[in-house]
Amino acid sequence: MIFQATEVNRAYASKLSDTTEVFLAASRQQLEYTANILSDKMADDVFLSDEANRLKYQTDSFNSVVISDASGLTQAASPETLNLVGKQLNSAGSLEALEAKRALISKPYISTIKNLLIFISAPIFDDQHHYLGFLGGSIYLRKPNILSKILGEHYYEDGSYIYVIDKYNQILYHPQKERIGTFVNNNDGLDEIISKKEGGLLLKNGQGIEMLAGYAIIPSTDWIIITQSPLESTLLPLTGIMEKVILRTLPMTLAVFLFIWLFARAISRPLQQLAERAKSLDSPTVSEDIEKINSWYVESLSLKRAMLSGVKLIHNQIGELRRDADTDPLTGVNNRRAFQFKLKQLALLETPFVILALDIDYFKRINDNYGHGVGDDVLKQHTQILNRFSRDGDLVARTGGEEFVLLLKDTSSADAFITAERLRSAIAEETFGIVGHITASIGIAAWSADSITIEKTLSLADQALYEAKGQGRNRCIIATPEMAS
Ligand SMILES: Nc1nc2c(ncn2[C@@H]2O[C@H](COP(=O)(O)OP(=O)(O)OP(=O)(O)O)[C@@H](O)[C@H]2O)c(=O)[nH]1
Repeated sequence: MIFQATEVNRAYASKLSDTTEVFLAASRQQLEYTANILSDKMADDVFLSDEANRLKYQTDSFNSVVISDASGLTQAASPETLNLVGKQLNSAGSLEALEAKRALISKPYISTIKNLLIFISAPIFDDQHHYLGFLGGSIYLRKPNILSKILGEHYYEDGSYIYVIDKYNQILYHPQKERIGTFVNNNDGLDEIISKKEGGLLLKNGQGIEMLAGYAIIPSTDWIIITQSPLESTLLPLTGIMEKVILRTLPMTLAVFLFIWLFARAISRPLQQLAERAKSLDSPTVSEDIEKINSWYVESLSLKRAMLSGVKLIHNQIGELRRDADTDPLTGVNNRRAFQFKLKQLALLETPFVILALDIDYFKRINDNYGHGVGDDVLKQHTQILNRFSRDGDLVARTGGEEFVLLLKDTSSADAFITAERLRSAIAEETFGIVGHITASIGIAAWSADSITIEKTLSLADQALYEAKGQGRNRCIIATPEMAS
């Protein structure tokens, strides 16, 4: 738009320059033609007066016309109201014409009768080329004149205007009449305008308003015609266009944003849910929770699958670690840790139980006599017997080297004693390879919610076992209250 407006102004300035040039050329021709006619009529006052009037009124080119003799004495003038006939002309234009004796267009100057004008003149010569005087037409710059007719009848509503300066920056035409005759200053584009013959540019005028200016020189006078329009008014339609564009595209823009937002949410949703689940990978339900997530696009599906297999791996490893942590590696039964955990569980549930604390008699001798490997085999075989005596809910544990525990749930001390005796007999009857027969001693202690603490029960079972050892081994002893003390 800026380029276009500047270009329009340039083309318009160029057109006006051509028009003004044509006018000036026509005016000069008119004057020169009449000056020729006057060469043998300088003594005919009536003829001179008629010619002055004809020039003044026939074409409207000049505000006034004068005919002077070679000494500067006015021979005829139009309009006659000027009262110049017979008077000596001493204005700048007249003196210049008298001195130059050739066709001239003067600089603007203030005339004898206080008009700011330019003076266009043609010399009058006789047949022998003797200088007889001049014929001149004035254009009153501050009054309605031919220039204002050519340049002035244009639109100014949007702040656009045209002005004309001469090569000395003096204003010859301006829509504000008071500025005619003054000099242009504070105009940052003027240097460029003066240095080129035609063009367009963005400049700040004297009031600091940004203007898009086009300019063109009038070759015969070096006057410059400048047409300019405010940048703001040029861009005003753009604001309207932008508003329309924004208003028209707003619903679409909003719809697009809404779609992007919903789409982004739909994309991020499964990722967020997966991230949330990743925080609780140890949860027993994590696999089912991950399965439920709607991974609707391929990348999130891959992520979901990767997480599921990761969770499976972790859970398997956790299970294995748990089993390892709770199991005695030699015999495969529970270790002391698992045994104690079971005790706590039963206590929490207030489930009564009986502990059979069992210790193989003289086990050291087996190791000593047959070696450690045989001792291990005995331990394993012995464990199998214990397992046979363990019902659902009961627990077999290896609590030390050759020490074991059989925990009997919901059992009375009497029943537990019977079981212990049968167990002891089973061990005694079993043949343990090259070792042959072995025996074991068993201490028995019962726990119920309303009785002693678990620690005390364990201690009593140990006491009873100690007692069984003390009484000669290969026997079962039920703990008595006295043992507690
Ligand atoms: N082979 C084998 N021996 C073990 C293991 N753990 C402990 N022992 C042995 O078991 C023996 C236990 O000996 P003691 O505590 O003196 O008991 P004991 O010889 O059975 O005598 P009493 O219990 O008094 O009848 C020690 O020699 C330990 O080295 C094991 O895992 N394998």
